[in-house]
Amino acid sequence: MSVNDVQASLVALRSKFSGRAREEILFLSRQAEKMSEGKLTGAELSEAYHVLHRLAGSAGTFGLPDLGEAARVLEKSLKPHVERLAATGVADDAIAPVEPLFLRGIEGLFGLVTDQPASVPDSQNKTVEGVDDDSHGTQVRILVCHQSADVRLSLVQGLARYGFQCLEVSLTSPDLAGVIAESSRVASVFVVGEQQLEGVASECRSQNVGGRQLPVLCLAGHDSFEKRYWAAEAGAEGFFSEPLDFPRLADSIERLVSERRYRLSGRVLIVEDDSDLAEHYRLVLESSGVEVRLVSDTRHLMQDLAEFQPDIVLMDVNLAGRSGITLARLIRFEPRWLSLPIIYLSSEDDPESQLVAMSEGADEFLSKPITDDYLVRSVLHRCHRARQLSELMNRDSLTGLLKHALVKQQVHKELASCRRLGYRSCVAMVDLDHFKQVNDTWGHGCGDRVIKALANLLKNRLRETDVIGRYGGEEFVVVLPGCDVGQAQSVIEGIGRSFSELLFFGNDEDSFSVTLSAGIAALNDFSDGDVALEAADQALYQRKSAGRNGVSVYTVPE
Ligand SMILES: Nc1nc2c(ncn2[C@@H]2O[C@H](COP(=O)(O)OP(=O)(O)OP(=O)(O)O)[C@@H](O)[C@H]2O)c(=O)[nH]1
Repeated sequence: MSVNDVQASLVALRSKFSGRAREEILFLSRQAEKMSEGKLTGAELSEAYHVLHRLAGSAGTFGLPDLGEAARVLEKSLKPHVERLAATGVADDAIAPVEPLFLRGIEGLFGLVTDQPASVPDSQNKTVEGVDDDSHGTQVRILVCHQSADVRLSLVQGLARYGFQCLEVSLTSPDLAGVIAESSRVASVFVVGEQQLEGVASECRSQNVGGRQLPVLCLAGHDSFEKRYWAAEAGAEGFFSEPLDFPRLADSIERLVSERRYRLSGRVLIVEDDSDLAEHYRLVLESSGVEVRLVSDTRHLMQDLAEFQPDIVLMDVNLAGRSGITLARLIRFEPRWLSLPIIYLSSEDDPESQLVAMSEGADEFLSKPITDDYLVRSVLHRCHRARQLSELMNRDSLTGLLKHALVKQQVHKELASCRRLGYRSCVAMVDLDHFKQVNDTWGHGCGDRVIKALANLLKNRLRETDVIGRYGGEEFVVVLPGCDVGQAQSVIEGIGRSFSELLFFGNDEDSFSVTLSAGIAALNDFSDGDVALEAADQALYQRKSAGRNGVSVYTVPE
């Protein structure tokens, strides 16, 4: 949806809300009249209270904050009576007039439903634009800016081995600002010489919108504390000197890109019975790059959770006929959702009541009405935190790849899916050659850098739909959906070739390279994921015995 379409939809929702608010106030004024005549029943009083509660929570979001405030004051004046009625349980009898000024207050609400402006004001509309960052499968763009043509060439060639797409830019390009603006929409990182650092960093800073500033890595002629301090002060997010350590540079790029991706994206499940309000939240969040699913029927909540796998849930506390608090407790029945952050959306502003509600299974409270800007920022922040935590649990800390148990699960899942749907998929077991020698010769820290380099290469060269996991120390598993063994073999062989061309620095002077071996099995040949993994492992073993540095395919015995 284009920015203009989103804007038009938000304006349409606002004007729809104004119409609805007028109808609701008309309803309230009839109830208030009945009350002053002593004809209002307890059930009707409760209904009026809920209508006021809804108005108080939503009017601000639709650009009518005064209406929201006034409704909140009236809602609070009814609250003790509604609570007393709930305790005594008398719903059908007429109740005594509760507030002499109530009728006048309700009538005052009419004047607060002003005609809606033709566009959403800037302060409401200040959202962060979406970023199509995705380092795994989508190419990461490196903007190379350096005074030396030789260094530029070596950067472009060295980084291309990792699958990074390089674009040479010059500080004097008239379109530098345009390149930066355009690159903010894809996963991009600047690698610049020290002479270009200040100019590029300041241009990136001036174009920073909502935390989208492009990261800049500095490539200096030599290394010293003073030089590093100067680079940090100028705004660099990483420092490298010549001779360039490509594996370390690639690792920094990968880290920066994935951090940015987590910061600027998220998946939110919204449970809100006011469909206009839910639609408003959806439009605002989606236009900021957040994926949203609205739960239209709470009976399907668990199915929605399983299908959508959100980072967080935004849950209205008072839903028609159901309680958000009870739903939060119900979600926690399933152990897999115990750590899922649930955030209540409510017009409840009493901290004591908020605390009571939170003790029932949710993590936080967002008080309605919420401005668009606040909604986007708080949702992105919470999604980022949730992803960080889930990364810690599911991902290997050295490489950021899936841990052993999770990658095994993915093998089982893919096997079931390709057998059911009749397409071909493969699993590959990839292992570094003579890695013990690397550790013994260059030290464990250097060995770790080699492991990370292979992880980064796999992330950049494989498709987004491929699954990559660290299976053991220097052993990786890759699942390649939709690939036959021939295609899988040529992909892994290509990665093996690129990997063998990487130069690692054991110390300042000496460099070395490492090769890899791999075994591939066609998942469709097996009915069990573990057996498929064993077959890939056997093929790997064959490759090791046949001299390493290559890929073998498992052949099913006749
Ligand atoms: N640096 C580092 N080394 C690790 C890590 N995990 C395992 N290793 C080392 O990886 C080495 C694996 O050695 P071996 O299983 O003998 O295999 P290899 O030397 O690669 O020999 P081949 O596989 O037969 O080519 C051992 O020295 C482990 O200590 C890690 O996280 N970091």
